Amino acid sequence: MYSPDDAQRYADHHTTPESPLLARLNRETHVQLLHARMLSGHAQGRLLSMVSHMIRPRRILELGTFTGYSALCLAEGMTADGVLHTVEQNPELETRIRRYVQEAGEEARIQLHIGNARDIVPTLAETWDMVFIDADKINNDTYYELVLPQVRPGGFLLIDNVLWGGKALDSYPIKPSDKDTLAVRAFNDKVQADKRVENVFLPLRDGLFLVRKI
Ligand SMILES: C[S@@+](CC[C@H](N)C(=O)[O-])C[C@H]1O[C@@H](n2cnc3c(N)ncnc32)[C@H](O)[C@@H]1O
Repeated sequence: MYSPDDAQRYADHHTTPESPLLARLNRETHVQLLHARMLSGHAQGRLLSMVSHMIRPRRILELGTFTGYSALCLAEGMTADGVLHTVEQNPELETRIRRYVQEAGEEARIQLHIGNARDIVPTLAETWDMVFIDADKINNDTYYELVLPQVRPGGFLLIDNVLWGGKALDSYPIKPSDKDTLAVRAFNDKVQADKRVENVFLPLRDGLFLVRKI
């Protein structure tokens, strides 16, 4: 009997494999870190790379670097003179991120900022072609409103984990105290009603919002 898991496995087997470097970072993250499933992983990583190749951005902003996997994927599609700014609040991740960015030969094009996205973003005087929001989900709306004015008309935002393990669906029973899920639901509904953007909700992995600023 056909199942969504079978479909995902089939899709993975028909998606270009990760580079050896990304495969090593993926493995190392899973072996050495807690919450390794936060890492985008093979299929989503290839999608981020593919979308970036389609857009050919010169300026990318990422909120939530973790071990740097998605930053390396997004950087693949940037123009040669492109720069990706990525913000991570956990200083314990810095050494590993910088090591992999260096191994990828991307030190000149990937700029890591250690700190809270809310503090860092206003200091970056850039116009973004592409933004990947993948930090603390309860603050999706804060980051969205913070960055949207800095996104060029026709630019793109991608927001991760918008299915939130299925809890985003109104039919999923949650506790009234589950503030994260309530925030994810409210944010998703807001984007759907937002006349400033067009959006497509992809049920890939944990859900990925593709948003284009009009
Ligand atoms: C889901 S993980 C990011 C995964 C990564 N983008 C990837 O796909 O491999 C979320 C990361 O956001 C970081 N984070 C959470 N709140 C943050 C904030 N306010 N500012 C910056 N980073 C934050 C966390 O420390 C964590 O490393």
